[in-house]
Amino acid sequence: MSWGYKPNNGPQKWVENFPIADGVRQSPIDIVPGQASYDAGLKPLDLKYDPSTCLDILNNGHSVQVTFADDTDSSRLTDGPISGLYRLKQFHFHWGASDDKGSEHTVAGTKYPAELHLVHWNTKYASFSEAASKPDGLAVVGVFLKIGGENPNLQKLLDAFDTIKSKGKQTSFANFDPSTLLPGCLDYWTYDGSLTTPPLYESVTWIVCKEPITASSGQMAKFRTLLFSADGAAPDCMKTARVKNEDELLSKWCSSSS
Ligand SMILES: Cc1cc(C)[n+](CCc2c[nH]cn2)c(C)c1
Ligand SMILES: [Zn+2]
Repeated sequence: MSWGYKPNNGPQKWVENFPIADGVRQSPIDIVPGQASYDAGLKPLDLKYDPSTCLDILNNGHSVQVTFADDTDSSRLTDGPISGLYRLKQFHFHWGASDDKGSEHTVAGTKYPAELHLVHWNTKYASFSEAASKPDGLAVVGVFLKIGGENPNLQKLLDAFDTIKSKGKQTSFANFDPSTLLPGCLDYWTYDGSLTTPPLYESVTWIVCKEPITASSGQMAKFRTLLFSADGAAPDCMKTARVKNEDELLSKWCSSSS
């Protein structure tokens, strides 16, 4: 049984195969703005993306992911809290079964309907896979999605979903500029954390934008047409929202058994 988001293979169970789940810098976290300290040494983010590095869009069974050519420095992140240059490898999303939840990080307990992750790797290492397990290996820019007006840039992605509905499907996806998914203001919170899915490596400098971007409720519904399951298997609607603690689980149990 591989990891997933159900009671029998979800976040509460990952520690059985990935003991780092009980590690010292595990993500996601609840970001409490009032408790965040201001660091005058931090620089503004410098993100430069080249749409010609965009390769394809994939349903990997856990999320929808857009992958980039990372053999040159043309799509990269510098400055912000990091030193050196990190290349964009992929971006993907996390979302929930309804508009009231879905983000991985929360802000003073507030859940957003979805969260975009732009995954970059440190070019001091030879490749993404080598960097992925190093303490300074990855820098992930997180952007919250909130319900609002239709997002025309997001729509370009959603229009490709019908061809990658089930697990393992991928299709070419060219000339997409990820900077069109960034908020106007790039103020951010930052902390040292981890991948939020197995293998849960403690290798991520998290950079979470304070300003969300918008998606309409209909656009969020489109994410939920994606399937965890492969072609031919019983359709299993993809929702990657986490039930992060026992009492949430308990409340789910109580409500379903009342
Ligand atoms: C080697 C590796 C494996 C995985 C599932 N991921 C994605 C994990 C993830 C998704 N969102 C936050 N972390 C990364 C970035 C690297
Ligand atoms: Zn992610």
